[in-house]
Amino acid sequence: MKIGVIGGGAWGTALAQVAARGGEPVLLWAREADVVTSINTRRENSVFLSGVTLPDTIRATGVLGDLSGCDALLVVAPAQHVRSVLGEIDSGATPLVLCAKGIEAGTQLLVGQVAGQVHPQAPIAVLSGPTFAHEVAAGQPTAVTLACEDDALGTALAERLAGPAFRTYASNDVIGAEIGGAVKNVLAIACGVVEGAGLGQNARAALIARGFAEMTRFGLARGARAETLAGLSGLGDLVLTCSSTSSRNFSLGVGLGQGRSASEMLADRRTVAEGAFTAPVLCQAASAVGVAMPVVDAVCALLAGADVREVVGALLARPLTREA
Ligand SMILES: NC(=O)C1=CN([C@@H]2O[C@H](COP(=O)(O)OP(=O)(O)OC[C@H]3O[C@@H](n4cnc5c(N)ncnc54)[C@H](OP(=O)(O)O)[C@@H]3O)[C@@H](O)[C@H]2O)C=CC1
Ligand SMILES: O=C(CO)COP(=O)(O)O
Repeated sequence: MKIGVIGGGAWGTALAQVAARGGEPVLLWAREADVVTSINTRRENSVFLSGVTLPDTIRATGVLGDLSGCDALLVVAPAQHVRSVLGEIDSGATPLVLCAKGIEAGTQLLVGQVAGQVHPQAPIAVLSGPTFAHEVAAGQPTAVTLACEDDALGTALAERLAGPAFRTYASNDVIGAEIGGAVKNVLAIACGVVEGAGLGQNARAALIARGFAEMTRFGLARGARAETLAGLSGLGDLVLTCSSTSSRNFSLGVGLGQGRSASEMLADRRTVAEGAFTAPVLCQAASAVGVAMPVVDAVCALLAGADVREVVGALLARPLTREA
């Protein structure tokens, strides 16, 4: 199975390396010429994953049409760009494996649903889980959910991508696998705020637990299965991203907690902090299905410039309720 990768960021590059481990050729599309040149001439993505030597079997291209001979495409462009990038490729019925984590602004669709709209004939799969790109690239043990409604295709993809240190667990809950990854990015911002504002480890643990309750309520309302949300792509990724400054979302939250503005921090970055884009659309999507997500609402307020102490005070002052 020849794998193509759409997206030359840290995760697209690390996944290309995963797919190339058995010695098979992998073609990676990157939007920017400096990424293509860096991979093809220096065997390194010095822009987004510096210090990792890539095998000769990975070739980069700036032409999306070059991916048309691939048997499956890993879609690793940031969530808000998935529609436009997929709209430029004529991949017919080639399976699409969505690896971005987010909800599209405007439509409130998960990226797998966006891909299904753009390429209705393509089988859709989702790869998600606790996966910092630099650890995967270093060959450190990692486990992911590979979800696909077609069990045979899901198993084939899971087997194709699995490696000695990259364990894939098959599932057919595509929506559940996507919701965990999208929601945890927003909750990681909240945990970063706790760190940046020095609010303590009790508060962070409480946010992880209450955030997971929000993820579960929202996920169930959107058709996810509870066991998927409690698995690698949900709780697993929530715990990872809420506890490490390696997370771009967590570090954005740290800055917010220290009183910096979101727009100032996002303007300084070439890398993506998906939670900043998912948060406002998640607030709307939650309200559309009648689900309360107070932690997510608080993150939206903070991203819009609200004062940290006031937002935390308001969260704590809500009427006492039963734990559910
Ligand atoms: N990094 C990680 O550890 C993980 C990331 N993910 C997810 O993978 C997705 C990609 O993240 P990641 O690889 O880290 O990204 P990076 O932050 O490393 O890089 C940014 C990426 O965004 C691309 N990009 C920026 N603007 C556009 C645009 N207008 N159209 C298309 N592409 C654009 C860049 O393309 P170009 O190369 O051309 O500059 C580059 O590939 C995100 O949804 C993220 O949540 C999931 C798991 C782990
Ligand atoms: O999704 C990730 C780990 O699973 C990466 O998290 P960040 O995007 O917050 O760095």
